[in-house]
Amino acid sequence: MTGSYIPGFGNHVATEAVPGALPVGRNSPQRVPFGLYAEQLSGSAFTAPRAENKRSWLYRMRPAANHPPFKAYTRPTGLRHRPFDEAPADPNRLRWDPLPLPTEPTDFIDGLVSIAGNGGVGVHLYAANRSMERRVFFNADGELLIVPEQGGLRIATELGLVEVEPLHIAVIPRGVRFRVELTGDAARGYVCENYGAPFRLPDLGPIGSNGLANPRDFETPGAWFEDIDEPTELVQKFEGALWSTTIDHSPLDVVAWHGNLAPYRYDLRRFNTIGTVSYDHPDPSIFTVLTSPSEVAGTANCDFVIFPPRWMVAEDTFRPPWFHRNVMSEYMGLITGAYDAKAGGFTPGGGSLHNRMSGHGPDRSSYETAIAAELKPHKIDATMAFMFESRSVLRPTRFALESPLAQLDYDDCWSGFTKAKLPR
Ligand SMILES: O=C(O)Cc1cc(O)ccc1O
Ligand SMILES: [Fe+2]
Repeated sequence: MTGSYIPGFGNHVATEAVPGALPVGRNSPQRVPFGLYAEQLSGSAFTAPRAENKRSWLYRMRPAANHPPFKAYTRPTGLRHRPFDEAPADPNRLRWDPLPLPTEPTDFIDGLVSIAGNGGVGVHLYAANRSMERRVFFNADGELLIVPEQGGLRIATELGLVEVEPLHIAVIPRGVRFRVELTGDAARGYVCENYGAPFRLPDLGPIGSNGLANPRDFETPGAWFEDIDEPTELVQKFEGALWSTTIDHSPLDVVAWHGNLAPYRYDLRRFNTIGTVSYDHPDPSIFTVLTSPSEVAGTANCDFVIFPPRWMVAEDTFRPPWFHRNVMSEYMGLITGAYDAKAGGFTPGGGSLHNRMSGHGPDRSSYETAIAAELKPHKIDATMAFMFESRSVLRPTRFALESPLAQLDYDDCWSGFTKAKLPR
């Protein structure tokens, strides 16, 4: 079965999978239609300002409260949690090869491994070759931004079906229960776990009222449910640890809901990419899809930024990303194609980390190609890189530092530059 979707970002929606299931005119009537149970899911404090307030009312076949105690999850996990202090914060530029696909049966939960993080975000990878079977997950610690790189996912959530392929993203709010099914043999990708303010669209300033990721292109699922009376494992991530319990039914039994707290998906190919039509290369903030603001204006807990196909037309300009050092810390991944600052070594499924104030930019061969290029209009095509950019240092996990995926020779890509020659 495929899902139905409601267009628009962050809207208040009302949706029912069975006609008449959604109470009319009140949230909590004395008796809910069909004997459903009303439950409020709060994603913000009750008293958060209206513009920040997020909650949905769910009408379900059994209360979510109906479960035995959670016990510590016994399978090994590669997931780590803030403050990500198992290894020293590393000031080095780091880069990794893609995670290999698993050879043992591995689902989305067991296929997660953490790369880096700070107090505001966790950066994880997943590689799976199985759908989650008779188990459902939720994350009490943060919102999940899922960036598939390989393989489609059918994410069955309490609020509806979210289907994504590479070049889509999915966002699952904190606490929402979901099961990740693979639509092919294997799936791999990236996850940004956001402990901070929920992702929202960035302000557009002088760009005006249209552009970048347009609100209408975000899609929220319509109500969908399953009526399955079979034992189902419910796994949660809570303050960094996984916990598990078993209930006698599928918790994906929400028949109707209304509100503005819901998962959503977005096709990155819909991004309205804006860049220079004269000279110089704008700051990459021009490519921001979603932002999780901090309490400091313009200084994000996390920006999700993409580098989509685009025309390069700048005159008398070094067109690839320039050399720079940044107070913000940058984790980059590649969904498809090649990245214009890195001719080699950065492959789809791989990643790089350029932490606070570390010098980085084009590798030597990309630099030399760019200064020699004839500056005619050029289309950067068939590519999609992305960045999770955070105001706090992203501390690599021990796995990130010690895994054979780490490219120990990464610094070499910036060696051997010819020294500038000053006039005598
Ligand atoms: O490659 C990077 O590091 C990301 C990046 C891209 C860009 O176009 C300008 C600056 C920047 O940090
Ligand atoms: Fe950068």
